[in-house]
Amino acid sequence: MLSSRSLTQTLFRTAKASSSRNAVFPATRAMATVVSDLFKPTKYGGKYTVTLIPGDGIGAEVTESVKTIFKSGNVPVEWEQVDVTGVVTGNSHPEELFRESVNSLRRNKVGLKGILYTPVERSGHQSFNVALRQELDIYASVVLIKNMPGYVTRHSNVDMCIIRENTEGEYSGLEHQSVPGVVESLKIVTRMKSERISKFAFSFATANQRKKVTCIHKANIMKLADGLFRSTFHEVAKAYPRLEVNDLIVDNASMQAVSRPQQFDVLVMPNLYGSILSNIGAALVGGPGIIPGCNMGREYAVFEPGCRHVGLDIQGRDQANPTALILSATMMLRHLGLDDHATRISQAVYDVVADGKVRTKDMGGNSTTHDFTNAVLKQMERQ
Ligand SMILES: NC(=O)C1=CN([C@@H]2O[C@H](COP(=O)(O)OP(=O)(O)OC[C@H]3O[C@@H](n4cnc5c(N)ncnc54)[C@H](O)[C@@H]3O)[C@@H](O)[C@H]2O)C=CC1
Ligand SMILES: O=C(O)CCC(=O)C(=O)O
Repeated sequence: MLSSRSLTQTLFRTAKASSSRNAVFPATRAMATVVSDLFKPTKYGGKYTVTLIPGDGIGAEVTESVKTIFKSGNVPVEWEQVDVTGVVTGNSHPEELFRESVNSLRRNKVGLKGILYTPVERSGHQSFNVALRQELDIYASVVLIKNMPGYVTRHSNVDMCIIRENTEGEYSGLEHQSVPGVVESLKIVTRMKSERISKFAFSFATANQRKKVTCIHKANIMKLADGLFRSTFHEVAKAYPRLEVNDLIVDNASMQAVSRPQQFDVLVMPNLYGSILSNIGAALVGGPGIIPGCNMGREYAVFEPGCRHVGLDIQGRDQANPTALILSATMMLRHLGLDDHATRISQAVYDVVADGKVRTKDMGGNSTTHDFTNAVLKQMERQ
């Protein structure tokens, strides 16, 4: 099960420990069930207030699924919903709602998010997804790639965790046209951010009893940028002698991922490689509809589907697979210390998938988003 090994309640402590200089995470598994001092989510009247950003495309439908499940399971979470969108029409001013969503997250410290559309054609339109991660410095993206019991795909025994630097690299957004026909696009790699994401990966591996951490890079070509990422990784690795360590060039890693994914455990990498390998990983175990993820920083945590797909093509058709968002939401519950609720919901999702009678189109079935949600609710009642 996704929840059995990579427990997200350890993630915050990992983020905190990894950020502080010289922090070495304890060798034993750390089970911080409730986050501590610096990171206090708001709890009023016994409920947590969580910022909810449904996002574009299939966001509204999969969010409705999570809301229904939480309500029926009496989960003590109050949503503060902000309908920010990246779809710009006429005179709309999406920046105002974007600011509202950032302010809400600053207040509540925890969020659940769908994906915001970023038009490829519109120049000057900043990605709200990226801006949010940069503004809140939620620097570590964690994506869990694991087979779901009972759902047979090309590969079995896949269990890897992709840890991706979320705030710099190829996503710096620094591009300009020097002269017509010549564009420079800057990839930023800093020692500080390479060090903290490496520490996060090692801390995460230690806390979750993983065995190996692999650094993914392209240091044969980007000798300075990826060279710095790679050498910093190996420097940090010295503090974790119990873990096996190696590094791989991203092209080779992509090939290895599709031919022999079982060799991977925890992988750490710059931003763009993380996006590509998360998508490859998703395809290995069942697609973007089932992969959960989160973005962690020292102060904030935002949970969102690991592959970050908008799904505009199936918007409004009741076709989307809500599993990725539901499982991201259960990661959030663990982060809040609500483990019983998390286990009840995630177990119901696994049971429905394993049973195989109710599956959405992406998983080879013809059930709707509503059918799947109802099946999860029924399964929760049976437990
Ligand atoms: N286009 C955009 O605005 C954004 C793109 N991205 C990045 O670009 C990559 C590609 O994005 P797009 O081309 O927009 O992909 P997309 O949103 O078109 O998704 C690709 C395919 O997967 C299907 N799919 C995704 N989630 C699903 C679900 N839950 N249930 C059933 N089917 C599902 C979609 O219907 C679509 O056919 C993403 O992996 C992401 O990393 C990230 C954020 C925004
Ligand atoms: O296109 C975007 O808005 C952001 C892209 C993103 O989140 C990703 O590629 O992982």
